[in-house]
Amino acid sequence: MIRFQEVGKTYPDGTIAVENFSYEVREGRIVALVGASGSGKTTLLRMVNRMVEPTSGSVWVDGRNVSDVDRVQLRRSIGYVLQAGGLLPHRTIIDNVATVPLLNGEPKKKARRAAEELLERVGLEVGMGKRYPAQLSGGQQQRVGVARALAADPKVLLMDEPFGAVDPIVRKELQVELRRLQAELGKTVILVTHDVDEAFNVGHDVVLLAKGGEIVQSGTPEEILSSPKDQYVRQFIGADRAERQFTIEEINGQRLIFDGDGRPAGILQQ
Ligand SMILES: Nc1ncnc2c1ncn2[C@@H]1O[C@H](COP(=O)(O)OP(=O)(O)OP(=O)(O)O)[C@@H](O)[C@H]1O
Repeated sequence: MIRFQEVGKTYPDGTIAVENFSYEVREGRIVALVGASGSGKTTLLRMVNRMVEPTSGSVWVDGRNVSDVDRVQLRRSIGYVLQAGGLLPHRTIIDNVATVPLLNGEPKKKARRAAEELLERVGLEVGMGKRYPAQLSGGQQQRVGVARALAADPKVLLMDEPFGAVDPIVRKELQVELRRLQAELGKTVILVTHDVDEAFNVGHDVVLLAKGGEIVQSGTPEEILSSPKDQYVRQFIGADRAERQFTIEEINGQRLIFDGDGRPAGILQQ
């Protein structure tokens, strides 16, 4: 449903951010792009909604080359979640969530009612809608960011380090909630992260990138964890650390991860 076809991006100053990247994101999946800083993750993500134009190749969403779609229309039809929520500070939470539907011409009352429902969906109380972003915790702001991205009911959600600014416990909670929400709503999600644990926790598929957007390995978390392709991947995913010598077993219909000492280390969500 989202297809990167031999895309490349060389920025005007000559920096080659992405050289020749091809990948297909299947509908209704969460794909995590993970890699070191500067490997081209954000550049790739932004090519989907034309915040970055490729200098070679093409990106296709639902069978349409995005370069043929009006930029404003495209951006409003694709949800985008940024680190720290990217909320408008002088607007209330409810108005932040309702921004795109209002821009799309929805009547104010209807847009606000839909925004309230979305707040509940992402686990916030409706009463919070009256507050301003600065009156919310980092984790709450992130939830609002997700609600806002969902407001126009997009089929595709792009998330750039969405949980980068929150503490590890809240981060874990938000990761679990994202999986729940995605299962409920069936969106196709591309998530950019430099945190390999996050990629494995959240992604149905994981794409491990090196400089220039080179795909080092891609596959399900199980595939990568159980057979890292080479020493680089082993190092990147920490497979040499005892706690990362994972095995995966299915117990009572759930896939559990066990670490090198045989302790359960987590659950892979369906
Ligand atoms: N507007 C720009 N002009 C010039 N070079 C850029 C621009 N944006 C990004 N780059 C360069 O392109 C390369 C890839 O950047 P990108 O932001 O896509 O990587 P990333 O993997 O998302 O990195 P990070 O994890 O640090 O956000 C980097 O070397 C970066 O410095």
